[in-house]
Amino acid sequence: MKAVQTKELIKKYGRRTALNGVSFSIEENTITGLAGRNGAGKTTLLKILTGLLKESDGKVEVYGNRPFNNLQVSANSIYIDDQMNFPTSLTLKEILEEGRRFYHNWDHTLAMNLFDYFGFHPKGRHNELSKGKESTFNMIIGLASRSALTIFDEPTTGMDAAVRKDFYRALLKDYLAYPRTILLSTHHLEEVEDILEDILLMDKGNLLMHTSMEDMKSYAVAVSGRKEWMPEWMEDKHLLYKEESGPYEQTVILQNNFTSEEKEELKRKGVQLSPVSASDAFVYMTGEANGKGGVDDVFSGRIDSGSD
Ligand SMILES: Nc1ncnc2c1ncn2[C@@H]1O[C@H](COP(=O)(O)OP(=O)(O)OP(=O)(O)O)[C@@H](O)[C@H]1O
Repeated sequence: MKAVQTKELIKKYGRRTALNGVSFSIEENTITGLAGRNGAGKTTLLKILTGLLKESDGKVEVYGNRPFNNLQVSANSIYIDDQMNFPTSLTLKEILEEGRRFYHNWDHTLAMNLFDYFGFHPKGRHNELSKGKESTFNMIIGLASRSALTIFDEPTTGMDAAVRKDFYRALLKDYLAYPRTILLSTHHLEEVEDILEDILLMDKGNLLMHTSMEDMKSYAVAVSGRKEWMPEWMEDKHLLYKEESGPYEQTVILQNNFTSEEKEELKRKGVQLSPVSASDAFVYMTGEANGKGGVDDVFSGRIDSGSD
């Protein structure tokens, strides 16, 4: 069964288009990452899926229901981000008690064990937690709720490296023991690539790619060598990024769809092919779309600031 299905999904904020006709579907009981640069539309998409925002146009369904204002969807989904607010009158322990009352799959033993492990004080208050501790507490709610659709929007904001590692490990362990549909947005693909099954890549309101993490890991290849060694047919390959390293040498990042004959020819000519990690491929894929080079351009005066 499809847990999530969207077709030509559009969201506009006034005249600004945040989602520009996004279509995809997610199978039930999978763990999917959502990556994209700042402003790509990730939060907008995730909030629409949990019914917190209303779509402007197109179709969106969560377990066959339109999420907006839908009690069925809100009872079976949870959205965790770093803006969560809880009544200041409640202690942390009382907030977890409330979670137990609201979420029908809630695992209170898991919640309390994680609460103790991460060293929370039962009488602590949410508004008094540090940024990283707040994210850790929110993550406990997200895991313990065991919601059929569990959404984490940049869940590790402020967490230190050790806590992030613990979180991903806890997420994977609990997901394997209690499969559910998990969507996780992140800017740190390198940290989560080993726990994700699939990945959605967004750029400027568009879905660039929806693929398995395995395919993403081999999606791109770096081709380096002297310019005159590069065969003409390489111009027909999908270029993701190009870097001149001096007057004679260059490295190009291309989509990795070379035939074995093509690879042989490159090897014969002395051209080097090297793997590109999933997170680097993502940076290359979304970087060029800016129409600018890297930040180096700022320092070499190549970006026109518009202020003469
Ligand atoms: N409430 C709002 N009113 C107007 N524009 C908004 C609003 N929320 C988001 N936007 C715009 O919609 C676009 C997508 O924003 P969104 O927050 O969904 O991106 P994001 O991928 O989650 O970004 P980030 O990684 O920075 O959190 C951006 O251009 C943003 O400025």
